[in-house]
Amino acid sequence: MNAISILGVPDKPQSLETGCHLLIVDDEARFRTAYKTLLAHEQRVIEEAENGQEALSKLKEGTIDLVILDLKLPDISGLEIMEWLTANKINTTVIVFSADKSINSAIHALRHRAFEFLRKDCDPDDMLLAVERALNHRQRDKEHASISAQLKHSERLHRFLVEQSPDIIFTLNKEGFFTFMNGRVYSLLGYEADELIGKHYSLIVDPRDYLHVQYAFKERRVGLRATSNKEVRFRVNPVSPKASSGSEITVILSTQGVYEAQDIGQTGRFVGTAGVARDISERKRAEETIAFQAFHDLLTKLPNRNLFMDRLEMAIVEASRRKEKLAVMFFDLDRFKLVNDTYGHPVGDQLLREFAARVRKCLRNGDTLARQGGDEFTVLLPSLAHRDDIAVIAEKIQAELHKPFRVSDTQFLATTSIGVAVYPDDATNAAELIRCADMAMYQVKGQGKNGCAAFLPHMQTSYLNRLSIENDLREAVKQGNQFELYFQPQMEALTGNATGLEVLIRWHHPKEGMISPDVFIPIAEETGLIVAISDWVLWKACSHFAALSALGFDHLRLGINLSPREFDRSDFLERIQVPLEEFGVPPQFLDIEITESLLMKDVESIVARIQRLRDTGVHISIDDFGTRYSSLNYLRRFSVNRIKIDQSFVRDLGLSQDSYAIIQAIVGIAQNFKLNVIAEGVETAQQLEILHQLGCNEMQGYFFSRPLPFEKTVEFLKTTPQHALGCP
Ligand SMILES: Nc1nc2c(ncn2[C@@H]2O[C@@H]3COP(=O)(O)O[C@H]4[C@@H](O)[C@H](n5cnc6c(=O)[nH]c(N)nc65)O[C@@H]4COP(=O)(O)O[C@H]3[C@H]2O)c(=O)[nH]1
Repeated sequence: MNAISILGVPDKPQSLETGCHLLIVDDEARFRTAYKTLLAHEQRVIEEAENGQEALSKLKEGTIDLVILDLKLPDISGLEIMEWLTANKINTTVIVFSADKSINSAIHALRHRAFEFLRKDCDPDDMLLAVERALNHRQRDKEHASISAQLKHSERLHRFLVEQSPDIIFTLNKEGFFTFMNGRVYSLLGYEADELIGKHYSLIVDPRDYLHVQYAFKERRVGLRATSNKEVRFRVNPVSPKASSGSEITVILSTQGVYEAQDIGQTGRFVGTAGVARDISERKRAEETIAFQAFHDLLTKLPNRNLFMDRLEMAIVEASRRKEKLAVMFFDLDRFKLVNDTYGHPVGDQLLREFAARVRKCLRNGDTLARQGGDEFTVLLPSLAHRDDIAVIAEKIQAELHKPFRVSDTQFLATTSIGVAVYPDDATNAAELIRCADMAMYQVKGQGKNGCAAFLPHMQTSYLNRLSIENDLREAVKQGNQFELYFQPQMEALTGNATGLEVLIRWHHPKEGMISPDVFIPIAEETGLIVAISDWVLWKACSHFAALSALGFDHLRLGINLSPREFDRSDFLERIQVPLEEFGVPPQFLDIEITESLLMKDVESIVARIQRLRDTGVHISIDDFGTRYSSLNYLRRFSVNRIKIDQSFVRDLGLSQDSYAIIQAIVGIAQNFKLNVIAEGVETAQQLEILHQLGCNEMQGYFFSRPLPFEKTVEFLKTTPQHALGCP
């Protein structure tokens, strides 16, 4: 055989030829013609060149697939042409045919990357076969190059997709060490991808899930049986900034085995595991919140009504089995609505949170504290040795609440009304038990709040009454004739003269008789009926003032209670001024009594409204002074005229040193701020005496007179020395 094959391809190659461009380079025309004829084929274009220069100019175009090149040319040698092709990166296959028979020239040609070397006197079939091999080889090369390009493109695409993926994508070797990790791992776990290569997967798996997921990370199965959608917690790199937003993420993990590529139909050697982990932390948190929300109160994080009910039902079953007692306590924060209305909901919310935390502190682990809604809480004491234990717990809670709460730089003294019901004494099912505790709690509220009461059967009736009061109050406001004003004289202790009258509303309920304002005013405030009631009080009081003036009592101030809610109304000033003008009441004879809580609100609009009210000449007193708040800053901010010492301090005078000291301090504050001071709830001569000694001369209380209806008030006034002496 004369042909020397470089690739050792079979002698008789199968033709893959599609449209080829050939060039025959020889200085002898007879050879060119002979080979052109020999190689002629419908798929081929065959050109000729008789010297090196002509050949180069044709090759320059880069369209020649195969050149049949004589080494010996008149101008430049065939070897130089091959060097030129290499230098110019022209991809043309060269078959050298030469008259030189030496092995050296063949070696030279092959070193210059000739595809084959043929002698000029070779068998024409050898030439045919060599050309066919060269063209086939070239065709395969082209296909290979195209496949390589496609592979490169596809790899680039996959790399892009893997890097851009929102999921962590990784591969592990069969020992469980990372061999690949995409860049997403940085934003999710705070590790650089390279940092993890060569590390064991356990580095990123939360130890709590380690046993649970080790099969997934050594997964050998592929296809449908492989691990999919397994929920796993991954650990965040503890030293990365990412760790500040959480120490773990939850992912859904899918893995499958990776095997060495083998012929189709055969499985190769297991080389490791590939996996995808999708971050579902956000979804998980949302799910947990929804699940938590169903059974907890989001503000205090305490169990809610549903969970409490569930636990109570279980506790009842358990108590009945063991023949034990259990207790339910129902809590309501006294005057909480006032805090919300006065300071706004964020402060109210914070107070509820702190209240819940304090009560929780007083309970044992097995007890359940739940929020029923608003300012209502319940406690389940699941196993009760003695009924007396409840009182101990209630006292502990109340003692804890005695310490002031500090919310947004404001101190609050919170008191609570507690009702208690015991299984099986008061009720045998959960709903009934809660209702009994609720009724007992209302009983405490009705009796002046801040206390604890155990359920008693008669409470059933008063509870039902309370519910109907709201409806009856609406009716009373509509009709207007069930209310009456009473007046309690305010006296100058030294002279016994009346200086003013506190106006106190009474409600004559058609069936229940007289209902105390302590009972219906809070309901009126809750329902908004207070606005209509206050209007009625203002008009009626002004008309009584006119009547009193006509009788010669034209020097008496009228003290009127206004609920804090009314200060929020935009027509607040007109509502006060109109009745004053209508009945010719000089504004300085109207004394609006407001609670400290309103002044503490310190909202610009309230400040402005109170100031405008003062500008009209109306007087302002602070009612129940000293009972709730310790800050006195507001006294500087508001130009009030008087402070009223709360009756709780007066009541304790002579009994407690504390009250004495408090009243002494209040009188001192009043003098400091140049304010008038009046003590309410004076019932005894001893109290009068001490108050007098402390520098408080204006007083009000049963010692002088109870609140009286209008006619009786006139009679009383007529007995005062001032009037008796004939000086109104
Ligand atoms: N134990 C004792 N009590 C005394 C003595 N002197 C007076 N009191 C009572 O103490 C309460 C004083 O009124 P308050 O602190 O403003 O407390 C008032 C006030 O906050 C509210 N209120 C009464 N009338 C109105 C009104 O027209 N509008 C508003 N918004 N609230 C009113 O209802 C509360 C209760 O009013 P009342 O039942 O009339 O109760 C009155 C009065 O009867 C005493 O020496 N000893």
